[in-house]
Amino acid sequence: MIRLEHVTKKYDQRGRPSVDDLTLHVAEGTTMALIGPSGSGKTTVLRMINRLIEPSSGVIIVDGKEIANVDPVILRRHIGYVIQNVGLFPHLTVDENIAAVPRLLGWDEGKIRQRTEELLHLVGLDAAQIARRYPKHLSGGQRQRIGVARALAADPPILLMDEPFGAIDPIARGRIQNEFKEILAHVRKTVVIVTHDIDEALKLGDTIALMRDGQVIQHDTPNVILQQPADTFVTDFIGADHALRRLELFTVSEVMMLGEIGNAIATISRDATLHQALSKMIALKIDRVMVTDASHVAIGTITRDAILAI
Ligand SMILES: Nc1ncnc2c1ncn2[C@@H]1O[C@H](COP(=O)(O)OP(=O)(O)OP(=O)(O)O)[C@@H](O)[C@H]1O
Repeated sequence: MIRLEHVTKKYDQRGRPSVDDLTLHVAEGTTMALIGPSGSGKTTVLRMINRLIEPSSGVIIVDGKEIANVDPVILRRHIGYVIQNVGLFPHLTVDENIAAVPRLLGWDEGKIRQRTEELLHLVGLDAAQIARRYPKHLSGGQRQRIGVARALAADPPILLMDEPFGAIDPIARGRIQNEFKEILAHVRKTVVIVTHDIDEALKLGDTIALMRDGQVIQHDTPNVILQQPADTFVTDFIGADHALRRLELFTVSEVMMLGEIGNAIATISRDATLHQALSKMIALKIDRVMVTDASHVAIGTITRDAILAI
């Protein structure tokens, strides 16, 4: 759990605060995406949580403890940190990079080796192929995965990520976002992820906090942000197609009528999004499709009206 209470950060005593009386709560085991224009204070918020930056005033509580009273080195051992371009140690191999924090913590070598292999597998890399390479011999996407593996190495309860996938090309980024979501489903962490990308925020965030001028304008679930944007700033930020984006948050199985197998002329998987279902209906000029399960067996129907009613 992370809680900020009336936190202000002024880099310059005479200037405007970069973070302005901010109160924010990230519930245990959830992911909050922090999004907003350049200079709105996102990175400052993130770095105050692991004490790379000290607030000018206010209180930050991590796992029930006020962090001003926790030794920063001890605090950071409980907080994984992933940044853009990763910051891997160039003179260490992949496995040595991942092992850095466990070694600091005095783990024995057998346990470290086992953990390194497990993490490489978790982030979708082949240990036999990659463990002994140096960072400069990896692709950008591979480096980013190693960055995530390294942050998870000592199993910290909290993960802070500053535009972790920003430097990766859009196709690889989509894939790595999906994989990261999958990883989070297995390892329960409290995560704050800073991003410029609304699609990334919608995909990864259990909640999204939109920042402007050092303040949070709205902090809600993706569904509420898309359905009830707090003001025109939020509306502009989420884009004109926000009604359609909302349909990406739900799957067919959540809206379909189970057991009702009519004579629809097309089928769709129950795991497809409502956006995909509606696209199919529009393309085929029909108002219902048959829903199938993983074995392609028809299990029900979904109608255009049910989608539009959501
Ligand atoms: N070390 C510093 N000294 C002085 N001002 C700073 C410092 N770091 C950040 N700022 C200022 O604080 C404000 C917020 O910066 P911050 O990096 O937190 O924003 P951001 O939302 O993360 O931006 P971006 O999306 O561009 O990374 C900006 O006006 C920035 O110029």
